[in-house]
Amino acid sequence: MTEGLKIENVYTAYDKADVLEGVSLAVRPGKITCLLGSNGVGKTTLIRSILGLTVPREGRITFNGQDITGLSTHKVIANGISCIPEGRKVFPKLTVEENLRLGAYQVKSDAVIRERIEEAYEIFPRLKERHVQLAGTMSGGEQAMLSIGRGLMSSPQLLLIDEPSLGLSPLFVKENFSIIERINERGVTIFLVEQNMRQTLAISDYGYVLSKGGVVAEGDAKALSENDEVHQAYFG
Ligand SMILES: Nc1ncnc2c1ncn2[C@@H]1O[C@H](COP(=O)(O)OP(=O)(O)OP(=O)(O)O)[C@@H](O)[C@H]1O
Repeated sequence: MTEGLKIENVYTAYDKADVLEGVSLAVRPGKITCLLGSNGVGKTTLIRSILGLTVPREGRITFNGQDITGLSTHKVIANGISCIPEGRKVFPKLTVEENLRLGAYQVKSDAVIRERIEEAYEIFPRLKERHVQLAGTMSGGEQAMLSIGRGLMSSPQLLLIDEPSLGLSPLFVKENFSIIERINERGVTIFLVEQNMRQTLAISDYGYVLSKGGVVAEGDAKALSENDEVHQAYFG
């Protein structure tokens, strides 16, 4: 199978120490795939490797059959991959709409940008209500919505989402996860990186567990969520 995202035996290091030590996994088109792991095991490093921000020293990353290992970030994005970074990271001094526009920086046509802004407003009516507000003055939950909206502005096939539950109240986590499901239902493939095992598996199709640089367990989300051994060993 060449469709979707494939990570094959990836080693990524900062300075000399390997953080990822031979990671392999697959993100199937149209599905929600999650990567679970506790603090510091290398989840963000894998996202950085996919985006070409930290180039793997060994291994291969392909997207729809094309080798994207080490491509520059803007080329990875031009291939249909987008990312919602950890901590949401909106531009606080820009308005909601200006933040959204930045997500479409590779799109030349203003009509297309307008259309995508309207789509984002359809998913997040709250952003429409607040389109002229400075992003930095919005609540954490609203900034999370904006960050997802901005990630959709490039009309990605595959959305990488780094710890969307981090620092959000349980209510917003629930809302955020149901938004992720809705985005997936609109045809966007999702790769969700999280520490929150139960809630993440509840919306995922397939999951991987990362520990100390390597994948230590994988399976259908339902089977993984019922696997007490995995839960105890890596999240207990
Ligand atoms: N830019 C960097 N330079 C050097 N070391 C880094 C860098 N980024 C991360 N690391 C180290 O790599 C290891 C893995 O970090 P990473 O952020 O990938 O983990 P994570 O699983 O995403 O953790 P968290 O849940 O805390 O975000 C950590 O030991 C971290 O200190």
